[in-house]
Amino acid sequence: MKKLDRMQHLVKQINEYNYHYYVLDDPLVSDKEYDQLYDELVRLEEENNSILPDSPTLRVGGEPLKSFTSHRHITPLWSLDKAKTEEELITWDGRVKKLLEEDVPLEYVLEYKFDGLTINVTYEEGQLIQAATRGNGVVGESILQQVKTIKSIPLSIDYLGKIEVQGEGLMRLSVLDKYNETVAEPLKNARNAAAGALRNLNPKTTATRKLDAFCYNVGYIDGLDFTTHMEMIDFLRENRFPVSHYIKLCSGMTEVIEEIRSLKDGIKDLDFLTDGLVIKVNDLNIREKLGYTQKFPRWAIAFKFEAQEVTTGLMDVIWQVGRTGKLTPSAVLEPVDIGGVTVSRATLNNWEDIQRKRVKIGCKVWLRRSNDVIPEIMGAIDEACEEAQEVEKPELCPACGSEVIEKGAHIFCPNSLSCKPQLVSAIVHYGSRDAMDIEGFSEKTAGQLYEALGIKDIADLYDIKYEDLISLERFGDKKARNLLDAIEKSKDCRLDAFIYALGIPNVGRKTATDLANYFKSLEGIKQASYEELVTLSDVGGIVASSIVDFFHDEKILGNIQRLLDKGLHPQHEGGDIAESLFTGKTVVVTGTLEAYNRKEIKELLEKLGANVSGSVSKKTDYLLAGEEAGSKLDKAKEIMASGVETNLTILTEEEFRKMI
Ligand SMILES: NC(=O)c1ccc[n+]([C@@H]2O[C@H](COP(=O)([O-])OP(=O)(O)OC[C@H]3O[C@@H](n4cnc5c(N)ncnc54)[C@H](O)[C@@H]3O)[C@@H](O)[C@H]2O)c1
Ligand SMILES: [Zn+2]
Repeated sequence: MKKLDRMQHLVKQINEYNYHYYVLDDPLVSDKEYDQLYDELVRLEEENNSILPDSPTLRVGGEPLKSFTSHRHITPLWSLDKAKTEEELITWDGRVKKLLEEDVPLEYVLEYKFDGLTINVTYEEGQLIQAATRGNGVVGESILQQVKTIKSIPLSIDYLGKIEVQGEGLMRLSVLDKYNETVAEPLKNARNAAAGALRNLNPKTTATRKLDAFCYNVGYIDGLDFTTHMEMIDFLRENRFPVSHYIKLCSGMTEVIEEIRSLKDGIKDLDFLTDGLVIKVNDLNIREKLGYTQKFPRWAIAFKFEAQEVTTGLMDVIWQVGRTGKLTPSAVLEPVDIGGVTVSRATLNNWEDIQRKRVKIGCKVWLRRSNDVIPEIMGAIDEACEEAQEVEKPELCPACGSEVIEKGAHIFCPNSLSCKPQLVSAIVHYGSRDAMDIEGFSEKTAGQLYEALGIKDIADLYDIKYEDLISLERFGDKKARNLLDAIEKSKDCRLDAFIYALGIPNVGRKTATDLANYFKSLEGIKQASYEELVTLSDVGGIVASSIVDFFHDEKILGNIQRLLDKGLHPQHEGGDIAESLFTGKTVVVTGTLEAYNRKEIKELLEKLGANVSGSVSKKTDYLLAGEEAGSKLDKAKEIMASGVETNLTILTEEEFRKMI
């Protein structure tokens, strides 16, 4: 009886979640939490050998909204069975073979499982005449005008017979980020952003979301028979449907599993949301033999990856002071597992961000982890929450107690003279590798110098004596001498490194180099006018203003003068960088080149204005591959085949020489 109670409870709860997810496009829980409850229900139904009549396990999706015209699909649309482990896949493969009464390896295709909204598009005589949501699988909502805003969906095709094609409408993550930067209320997740846009009664609203789509199935076709899935995909390509670059044909489950292993890491670099992969039997005759359950095809299964999006409780918000005095809010979270990592901190960009996302202490928030950056809070869950406590806007600096000031969306501590975290991070930045490269300059050491030696200003570094250092904890003779040597050595520095080391707001390493190359002397940069600065290719208005303001601050000018008086001698290193095809590009070199050794090619590329990097990613522009190129070349090919947005191009040495 207890089990039945639990089943009833789960059915009610999951149906409620389904309503919020499928009908309102505004889920109350993350997929991870949802899946846990759903799996529990499936287990109880199996154990009890009974299914309640309104169980969500009997149904595909949600009921269509009455406000849309309905569309009856020519052939029904389905949900997908799912596996989370390799063992579950092997069991599934066994089940399929058993059903077929055959024990030969089956051919499977592997595709991404796009996480957006299913769309079903109908063409007749080559024209797009209908588009619908999946709805309950049999009847969906007609969203033709909305789908027409998706530029990648063809309005007409070459094939003239009646045809229904299924795909997923989605919002690219880069598009979502850009969209969220500008709107009053940011969207919490790309899946619901796409679903909400497509099921919006006003197609103009849909258009603002700049959706995209991937098609993966022909549900119905008049006058043509495909024998395999791959053939069907080729047909979709020929008719210019948007099809993912990535699709892999595997022979047998062992190969599928190997492929899954090799894909796992790359999936979070994709520019669209995926919640796993879909594995499908390639042979369409075999599919027919296998058929369907109430809810899904027996010939396909989704392999779900660990969620990159979860919900968790926000316990507190603390404010941290950075080098420029900016106060950044950091969220203290109830520890939660996300993509295999336990997370207890996340960024909230600034005060305005907290307001826009409407997060409150004591309530639940959506958390997303993309790439390997610190997880970001996407928004609050729209659910009444009793312990809700507004995040308070700081009035005093949490580090030094000064009254804070507001500049735009940000809050600053103006006490740049004695606010410890500001000074410590300024010193750490000054000594960092890309700046003055003073070895042995950790945050801890900088803190020690501040606390024990009263170093309040970068110029004070050059007054440190051996006796001072040796008296500090963890400082022996060698460490003290090394640090002093490194400080002394830094007096003879490159102009670009020095400019970067000064920590001008909004001036990163690249801009510092551009400034040094253009003005060639510290004096030149100091005198630069706004008008002249904005003529530099990567310098916009904000950066130019930051530079001008910085060099008009009396206190800063005084500090720079003090540094020069201590014997600092920033020099521009001759050799103008030529404008070339490689200027500003990120280049990776691999394998053996005929005409250059490693050092020579690096120098040449830098002279051509390239940033030379050691590892290949989607951000790489060129991979220069010599003889016997190994894993980096493989990685590059993988990235190019994966469908991520990238400019990556592979060059042979000969091609490279032609380009320079
Ligand atoms: N958070 C919530 O409250 C909540 C509520 C309901 C459902 N969900 C999530 O949705 C899942 C079940 O939803 P479902 O039945 O809509 O979808 P599903 O996970 O069963 O997958 C079926 C869908 O996958 C899509 N798909 C993407 N790429 C595909 C490809 N290459 N080939 C075939 N299909 C592809 C299709 O649109 C298809 O309709 C749950 O496991 C859960 O994670 C969450
Ligand atoms: Zn302060």
